[in-house]
Parts: sequence; structure tokens; C-alpha cells
Amino acid sequence: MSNITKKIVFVTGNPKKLEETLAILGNTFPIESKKVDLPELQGDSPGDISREKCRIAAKEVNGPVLIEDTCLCFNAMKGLPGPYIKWFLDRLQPEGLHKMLEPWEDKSAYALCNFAYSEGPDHEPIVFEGRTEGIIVSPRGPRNFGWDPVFQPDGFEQTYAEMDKSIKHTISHRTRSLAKVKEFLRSKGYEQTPSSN
Ligand SMILES: O=c1nc[nH]c2c1ncn2[C@H]1C[C@H](O)[C@@H](COP(=O)(O)OP(=O)(O)OP(=O)(O)O)O1
Ligand SMILES: [Mg+2]
Repeated sequence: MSNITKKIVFVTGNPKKLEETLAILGNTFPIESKKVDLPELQGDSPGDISREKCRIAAKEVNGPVLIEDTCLCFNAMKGLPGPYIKWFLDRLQPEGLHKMLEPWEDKSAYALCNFAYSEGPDHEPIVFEGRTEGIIVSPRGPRNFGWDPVFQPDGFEQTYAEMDKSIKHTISHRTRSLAKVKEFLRSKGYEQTPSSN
């Protein structure tokens, strides 16, 4: 069967992540979503964590899957919290993330997004990395998506939370990773152009 009729299932338990992903991908790729809370894996390498998360998702779906894992890395702390940001945010709230950096002058950080794709349970996942540099500030803006209120990307005076989504989508870690995903899916024949309907 040609890839054009196959669906790729994006597995995530996070509705805001799903919303952004669909907005960035547009409507030319055959993406479906499935809400599963995949395990929060441990490891020293965000790439390895994403690959393992993708293997688990491919077993669950038994077909083509995409997953994504997001890290927030503080340079003063050599990349921590990194993949553990979810629990740090959950326990400390955005204020606490900012306070964590109090002992250091260096407030720089980067947001890291790793999408991983697998064709199915017997296939090795492929990782697509996207990164955006910025600084950690005292929280500003709406609190409806994760650590957006404390991350101010370089070259901007607003935090991710304060800026319009259309602006976030021009520079975000997620957009940069998805640019590589799009190119890959195109090369696999997954893109549906209006004329092929
Ligand atoms: O653009 C973002 N702006 C602000 N916060 C963000 C963003 N993207 C992820 N986040 C948060 C969600 C979670 O607290 C942690 C990543 O953990 P991560 O495991 O990747 O996400 P998750 O468990 O919510 O969903 P999933 O089911 O796809 O694993 O950072
Ligand atoms: Mg997760």
C-alpha cells in the first residue's frame, strides 16, 4: 500500500503539545492522534529517551508512529533538568524553575524537542531534533502551557507565554524539529497535495 493512504499516529498525553503539533504540521500529512501517557523514561541522552519512548509507542499502535519528548536545559546546571523538566515544573511551578537558577549569574537555557518516528514495532526509530536558545526569567504571561511563562527566546522581549502563537511557531524548538519531520515524511511519500485528492 502506498504511504499516501497510511495513517501516522502521534502518541501523546499532552493536549497542548498536540494542538501545537497539528498547527505546525498543517493538514497535508495523514496524522491521527492517540492519547496515551507513555512512561517518563530516564537516561543521560534525550535522543535515547525519545527512541525508547518511540519503541514503546510503536508496540502500542502496531504501525507508523510519531512521539515527541521535550527538555528544558539550564546551561548553568549542565543541561539539567533536561528530560526531567516535567517533574520539576509539576513540583516547583514556574516560579520555582526561575528560583532554581538564583545561585548562578548564567540564566541561559535551551528548549529541546525530539520528535521520533517509527514505521512499526520491528523498525528502528529515527529522531529529529529542534532547539531554541533563550533565558529563564521570572514568570510572565498566561499559564496554560508548561514552562512557557519562564522561557524568553533570544532576540525577543516576550516569553513564549506572552507572545502570539504565530510568533512562537516561527522560532520554537517544536517548529524546528517538525521542519525535519516534514522533510522526512515528504521523502517517504506521505504528503498529500490538494491535487492528489
Ligand atoms: O513548548 C512547550 N512549552 C512549555 N512547556 C512545554 C512545551 N512542550 C512541552 N512542555 C512541558 C510539558 C511537560 O511538562 C514537559 C515535557 O515533558 P514530555 O514528557 O515531553 O511531555 P508530556 O509528558 O506532557 O507529554 P507526552 O505524553 O507527549 O510525553 O514540558
Ligand atoms: Mg511525557
